[in-house]
Amino acid sequence: MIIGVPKEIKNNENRVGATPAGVNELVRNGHTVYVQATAGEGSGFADEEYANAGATILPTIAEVYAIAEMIVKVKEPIESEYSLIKDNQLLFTYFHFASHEPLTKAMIERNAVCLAYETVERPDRSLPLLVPMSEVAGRMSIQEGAKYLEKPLKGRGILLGGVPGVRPAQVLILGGGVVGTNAAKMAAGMGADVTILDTNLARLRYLDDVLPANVTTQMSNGYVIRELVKTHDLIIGAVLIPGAKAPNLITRDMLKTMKPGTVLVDVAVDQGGCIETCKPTTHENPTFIIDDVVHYCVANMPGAVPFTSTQALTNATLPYVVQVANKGWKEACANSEELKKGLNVVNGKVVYKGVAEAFGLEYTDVNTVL
Ligand SMILES: NC(=O)C1=CN([C@@H]2O[C@H](COP(=O)(O)OP(=O)(O)OC[C@H]3O[C@@H](n4cnc5c(N)ncnc54)[C@H](O)[C@@H]3O)[C@@H](O)[C@H]2O)C=CC1
Ligand SMILES: CC(=O)C(=O)O
Ligand SMILES: [Mg+2]
Repeated sequence: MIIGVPKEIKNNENRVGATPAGVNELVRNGHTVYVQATAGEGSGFADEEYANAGATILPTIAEVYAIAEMIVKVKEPIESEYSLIKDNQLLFTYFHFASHEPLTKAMIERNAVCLAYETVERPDRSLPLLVPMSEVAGRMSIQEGAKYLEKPLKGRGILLGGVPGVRPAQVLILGGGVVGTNAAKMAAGMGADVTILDTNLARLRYLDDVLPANVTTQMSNGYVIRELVKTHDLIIGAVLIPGAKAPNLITRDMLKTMKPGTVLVDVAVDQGGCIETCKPTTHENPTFIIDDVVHYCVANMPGAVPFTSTQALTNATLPYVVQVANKGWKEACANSEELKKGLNVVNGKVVYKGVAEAFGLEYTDVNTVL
């Protein structure tokens, strides 16, 4: 198969869809790989390393899209890329369709085949291609939250871990999945007083077993959230309903009940966010303030730590990319329930229920396109 790796063009997105090691693995499987010049620069990989691994370097993004049967990247295509997508071209990347109607419509119109990292799903319901970036974003959410709690950045001016004689900050985490657990570990390690909520009691039991004593677990419901937001300094949004728009757990009216300088980090913003007032922001301009509450809603958090994220991402994606390249998307998806769940939009049809429901579009059973 002919595979193309373009340079990411989303704001401050420094990751890249494949490392030189990943390219080499594809080449050793008999595939041809084209990498856009400087695509790996932000992640610490020079063009020369890709060339030594067996890739051909192309100067422009248009040339990469024009030649490739499969595009392997990180983030969803942005508007300037839409017209580069060819009829029937396979795109393997994060899409987060349910939060982005124009993207969904554009991919339908381009007749693309969209295999979404975030909905590839194992039989145990885990999301193997989301996990590594959720680990990064979960850990980062506390680093960013601690920073924006500083007074010059409009936060409350509270130190996460406190000091002897002064109480630490209170951290509230909505959702105890991968993002939430990694956030809890970091916040607890820094000495904060942490509360983590989930609707899954079995998950809360597990978290209670593995997390340290400065983390309290609590069942998630509207009543509890409304009370807890009044006292917590840093609130992390980390819920997920796979493939669907995130539920609004913190509503606009609750902001007035929070302490001035409270920081909200809505990691779930890529699925539409779980805080009503959250709108996607960029690394260039990551925060905005409503009712004295700082909102951090960067939709590609791991893009800021590309040395870590690119390697973590391709550690997880490469085996799937190789499968798809070796068999072609139809056979690979027909033979793998995991990969089949990754199909969202195929040749003009929406084949993922959560996406069709989000926009009232017609849903087509994925098996009919295989
Ligand atoms: N902004 C960014 O850069 C990034 C965003 N993400 C996003 O973070 C979100 C979370 O991802 P993961 O932790 O991997 O998902 P996950 O599936 O591991 O965890 C989600 C958790 O939310 C819980 N949940 C669902 N409804 C809830 C409710 N009403 N109250 C409390 N908990 C509830 C679930 O039971 C589950 O434990 C996703 O939207 C993901 O796309 C992930 C990586 C980077
Ligand atoms: C998961 C995701 O959206 C990201 O890593 O950017
Ligand atoms: Mg607490």
